[in-house]
Amino acid sequence: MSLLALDQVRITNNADGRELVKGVSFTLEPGGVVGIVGESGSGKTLTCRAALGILPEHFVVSGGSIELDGHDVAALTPRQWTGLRGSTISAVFQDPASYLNPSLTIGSQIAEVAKVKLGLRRREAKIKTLQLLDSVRLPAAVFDQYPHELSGGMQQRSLIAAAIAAEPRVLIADEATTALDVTVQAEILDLLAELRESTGLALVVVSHDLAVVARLCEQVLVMRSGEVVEQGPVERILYRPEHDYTRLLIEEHESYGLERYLVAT
Ligand SMILES: Nc1ncnc2c1ncn2[C@@H]1O[C@H](COP(=O)(O)OP(=O)(O)OP(=O)(O)O)[C@@H](O)[C@H]1O
Repeated sequence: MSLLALDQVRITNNADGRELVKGVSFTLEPGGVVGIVGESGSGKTLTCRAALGILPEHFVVSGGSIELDGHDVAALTPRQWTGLRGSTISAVFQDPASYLNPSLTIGSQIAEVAKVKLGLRRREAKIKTLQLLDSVRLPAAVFDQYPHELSGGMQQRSLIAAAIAAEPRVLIADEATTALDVTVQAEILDLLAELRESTGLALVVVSHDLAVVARLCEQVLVMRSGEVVEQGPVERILYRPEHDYTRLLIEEHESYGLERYLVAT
């Protein structure tokens, strides 16, 4: 059984009747990585939000099905969703600063997730948080620091620590490295790859940047205007693209060389 399975998912904005996602399918196994690439507005984020049960108001899954760890998500009550979110599926997004509370220390924000989701007491939650900081390669001193004292890359590492605090099996990284400079971007992508290897975490990596997706993913979906124009193993998509739009995405990177796509092996 797949951890996450989307089958012909369609998403409609009921406020105006527009269908914005028109049939997305993929499956994710434990430790697997699926990438979704495409231009702004192509439906990548809505697809992820549907899998997280957090579609914006008026938006509905109007076709197909989503199964999360064996549950048909359409049948979940809000209470069941709350139970699964964080502990089965979790996410990190672009612009880490906006997800951190500026008036609370990093440690207390991560520890709060451990307390609420794992039912840990204060002392246990602190120990767990220090372990999490270590696993995202942040020094223990970050525990007592405030968000504004950290760089963008460190803020994103803190959010990854919070996102994995309740030991989810799937992590969605939606443009999680977009706001960061290229070196830090690569460090965060390597961190996600490490977490995947050490914990079996499955990843959905969303980016408008094919290089980001290619660095981590085995399977790639190329989306345009709500449709999947091409889907397959990353090497096939990179070296033998079948769709003109995919070729265009690849050409955008030509000046950097194709090797930028692939992790140094
Ligand atoms: N809250 C919302 N209200 C109205 N329209 C929305 C909302 N969220 C998304 N949309 C529309 O849905 C379509 C798909 O958006 P989505 O955010 O999924 O695209 P995306 O591929 O993730 O793009 P980006 O990279 O810019 O986030 C777009 O046309 C967008 O305008």
